Amino acid sequence: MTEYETILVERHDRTALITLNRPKALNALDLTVMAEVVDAATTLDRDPDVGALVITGSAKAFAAGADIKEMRPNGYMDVYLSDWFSAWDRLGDVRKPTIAAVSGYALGGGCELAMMCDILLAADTAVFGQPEIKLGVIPGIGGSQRLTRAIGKAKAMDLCLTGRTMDADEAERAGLVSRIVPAADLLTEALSTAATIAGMSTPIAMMAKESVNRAFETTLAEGVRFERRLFHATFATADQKEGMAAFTEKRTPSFTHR
Ligand SMILES: CC(C)=CC(=O)SCCNC(=O)CCNC(=O)[C@H](O)C(C)(C)COP(=O)(O)OP(=O)(O)OC[C@H]1O[C@@H](n2cnc3c(N)ncnc32)[C@H](O)[C@@H]1OP(=O)(O)O
Repeated sequence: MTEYETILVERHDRTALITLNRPKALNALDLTVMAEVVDAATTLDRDPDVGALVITGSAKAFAAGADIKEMRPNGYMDVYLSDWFSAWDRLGDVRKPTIAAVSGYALGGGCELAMMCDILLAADTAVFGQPEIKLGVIPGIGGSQRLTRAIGKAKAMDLCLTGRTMDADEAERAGLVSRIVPAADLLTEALSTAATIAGMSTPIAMMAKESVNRAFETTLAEGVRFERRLFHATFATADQKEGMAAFTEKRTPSFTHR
């Protein structure tokens, strides 16, 4: 795997861990971090030996946002012509399941990065927010869209317009967070969740992810039809044969990811 400057990448059994590693800047997401996270995630996504990815930060900060000092000198033409932040969209194209393990600050782009993942595990120390308005800008990595879909207009407006933060409990009650765990257990829990998912059939997990995500893009009738077609497609896989045979024979399935 490539050596990176601002992230660490570790392989575990059928899972991979990407750790943001700019501790002095509280993992502020500059253009290098963006390029490296996207490169690592897309490379791991193509790797047949990886079934799930975890993205994490430090105990103090998952990420304190996009890098304000890097953004500051830019003018409209700079950000428009370079389509600033658009590279993050490639993370949304990752087809394998992704887990954000969030401890400490997940603000602005940090919250947006966590929301781009499929499962969001929060330490009890996690703090979420979209404080861009305090800097005279608005979210730019999908925050106003994903936050609103996750927690609804009332709370999303509150967070985006006041810039206030919410703690892990509020985020879980609002539906942003899949689960809260004690900070000391966060990584173990995230890796164990990734291992559980990676132990399933990877193509079937990819189909489940694609089907859930379709709910955000289409009508209920179209979404149900899409799900039904993918469900039919699962019967073309070796893993459907194995999964149902294993249940009938009262044994653990041994998936081949085909
Ligand atoms: C514009 C779009 C689309 C997206 C964005 O994400 S904008 C950024 C949104 N995030 C924020 O506004 C949060 C900014 N950070 C803070 O408010 C604070 O750092 C804190 C509340 C998260 C933590 O405060 P604390 O006092 O514990 O730590 P600091 O001394 O403030 O920070 C340590 C160190 O990190 C640098 N830092 C923190 N956040 C960023 C950032 N987003 N961009 C660049 N640098 C950041 C901070 O400047 C300091 O470094 P120096 O001591 O070298 O100044």
